[in-house]
Amino acid sequence: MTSPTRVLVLNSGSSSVKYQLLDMGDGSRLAAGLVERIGESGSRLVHTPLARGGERRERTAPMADHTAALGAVAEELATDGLGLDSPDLAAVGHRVVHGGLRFSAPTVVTDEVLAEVERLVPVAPLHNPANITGIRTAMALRPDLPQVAVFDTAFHTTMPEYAARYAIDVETADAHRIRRYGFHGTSHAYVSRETARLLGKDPSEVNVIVLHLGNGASASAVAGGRCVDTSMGLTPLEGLVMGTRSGDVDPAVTFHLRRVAGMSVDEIDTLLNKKSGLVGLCGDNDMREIRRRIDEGDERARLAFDIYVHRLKKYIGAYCAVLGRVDAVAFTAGVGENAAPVREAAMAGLEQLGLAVDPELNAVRSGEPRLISPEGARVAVAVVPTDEELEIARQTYSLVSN
Ligand SMILES: Nc1ncnc2c1ncn2[C@@H]1O[C@H](COP(=O)(O)OP(=O)(O)O)[C@@H](O)[C@H]1O
Ligand SMILES: CC(=O)OP(=O)(O)O
Ligand SMILES: [Mg+2]
Repeated sequence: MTSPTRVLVLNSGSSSVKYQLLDMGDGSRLAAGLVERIGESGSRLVHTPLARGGERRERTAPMADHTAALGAVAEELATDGLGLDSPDLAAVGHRVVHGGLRFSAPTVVTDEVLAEVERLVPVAPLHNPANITGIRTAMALRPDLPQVAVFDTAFHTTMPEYAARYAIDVETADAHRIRRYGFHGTSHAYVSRETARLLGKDPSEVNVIVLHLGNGASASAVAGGRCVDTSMGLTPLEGLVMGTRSGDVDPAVTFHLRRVAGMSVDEIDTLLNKKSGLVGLCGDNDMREIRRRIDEGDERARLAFDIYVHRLKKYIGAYCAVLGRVDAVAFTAGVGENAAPVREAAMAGLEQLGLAVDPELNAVRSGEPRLISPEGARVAVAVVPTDEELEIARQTYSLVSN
């Protein structure tokens, strides 16, 4: 009998689940889908069977939690004869956002691993609980199958101590494991490698700044394939301006909100994580909507955009300094891949750093990795679509097939 080669990947977010079924034997994608607005009114599942040219299917039944959503995903897969009971499945790969210091590589989930992921819930409250539900649901359906955790933090464990430590009292920091962990690592790893490939180079030869701009957003400095700095910290709140998160603020803002504005710690947490960023600045977190409003002359949308881009520029400048020599800047994720005006504005005025975009190349819409810098530019500027699911499947399969 040949060994099973299929991997189901679950990428559970705070209110969504993205999933893909891949065959690592022949590299084919058999199914892909997304459940959105879990726990809100109007939950929606979109399922696309890719193997036999099947039709895209949609469900709009309410899904109260991740358990309900994953049940619906399992049903859709079963409808195509691709259910979790299939003997062709080699493993389920799970995105786990926070792995703390302990996990620097993909790991087969045991009770003990789950307990550690659970312990880290306070530092990834929007993400780790959803990841745990995904793992438990898949385990209940297929207790015999390896469940593999692929951690967002893993790629960043190579950061030097001087980039990972906050300048706070060492004993206090160590007692509470307070340090910069970084997130979106699976994407930063994949995109930095794909960028090297686009340049026709080995990852060990190039220094890349990766800008992962999705709903959550982070930047990283990758030197010769290793992460040397990243913008997220103890939690995914630090760094860039995001859809609903503030990114960097003076920590004293929180004391002020507590002491002077009389807010509770939970209220401040919600404010900074869910009511800030683009949504807090202008009421919208979708870059498409913000661009539409700007085109209509909306001043609040314009200011939100300018704040977003200003922060992005500061990190680009900082990582040019951190890396010394930069070979490429790569834009990725929903905003990075699709929003040409963000790319243009982020690169504007950075000619001294060797950075520029060619307006015609920047306007091209494509799902392929591509250069957008002018011909002969000193630094390549690229759009490199991320594929966290493929990267999770690769890491999962390489662990269980060895
Ligand atoms: N065509 C587009 N133009 C501009 N922005 C877009 C476009 N498509 C998606 N986006 C942005 O991408 C975001 C989602 O990015 P994504 O990487 O899917 O995020 P996440 O994985 O965090 O849910 C949306 O909120 C929106 O701001
Ligand atoms: C870690 C993180 O911010 O993830 P996401 O962008 O999926 O919210
Ligand atoms: Mg994402």
